[in-house]
Amino acid sequence: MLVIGIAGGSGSGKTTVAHAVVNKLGDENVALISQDSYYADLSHLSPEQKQHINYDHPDSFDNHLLVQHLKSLREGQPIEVPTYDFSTHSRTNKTLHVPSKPVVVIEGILILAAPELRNQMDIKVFVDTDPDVRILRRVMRDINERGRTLESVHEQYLTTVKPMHEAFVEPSKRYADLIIPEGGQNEIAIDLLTSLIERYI
Ligand SMILES: Nc1ncnc2c1ncn2[C@@H]1O[C@H](COP(=O)(O)OP(=O)(O)O)[C@@H](O)[C@H]1O
Ligand SMILES: Nc1ccn([C@@H]2O[C@H](COP(=O)(O)O)[C@@H](O)[C@H]2O)c(=O)n1
Repeated sequence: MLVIGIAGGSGSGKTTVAHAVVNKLGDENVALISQDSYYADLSHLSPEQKQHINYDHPDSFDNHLLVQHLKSLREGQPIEVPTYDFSTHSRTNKTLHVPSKPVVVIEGILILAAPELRNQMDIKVFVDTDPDVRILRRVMRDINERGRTLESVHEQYLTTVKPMHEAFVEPSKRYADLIIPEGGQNEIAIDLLTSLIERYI
């Protein structure tokens, strides 16, 4: 099994690149896992408390479960991926059944910041997009898809997203084998990445 990690700041285009890879290689060959699905379960907290959590710190994720899941996939076992609801900041009671496939793509803001995850990866990618473009995309997406207000996106960006990006996400770029500028529209980089993966499958 080949494991590809796709990291990058929020709104950089990681998910778009990951979907482009799956589309080119076929979903019979590639399992796609988002680190967002492994946000720690905070159902014991009140809605008010959940709004003020730092979701951009490495400790916000249950990486232990993600590593266990990668090991299961490597052994040919299917996994049950948690599903996460951004509008309530909670895990739902549903899971997604993911069978083992020849290639696994994991995408997430902090997957290269965690050594236990990096050690599982064969190819490490960082999607590098300017902060102004990322925040504009995030504003649109968080309001349209994640149940947020402009004020909440503004406050969260300045209090946690930006400082954590600078402290943890950006420095993790040094671990990347491949840096993709501008993400999802970079056809040449996506073709190069898929050709590289095809050599292994
Ligand atoms: N190259 C692009 N041009 C315009 N919009 C884009 C581009 N890449 C991604 N987007 C949009 O920006 C938002 C964030 O992209 P996404 O791939 O989900 O980023 P990430 O997973 O890094 O947060 C989405 O709404 C997506 O449709
Ligand atoms: N309850 C939550 C959990 C996470 N976030 C934000 O999601 C961002 C990561 O997702 P991307 O798809 O943008 O990579 C991260 O920056 C968290 O701030 C949230 O807002 N609420």
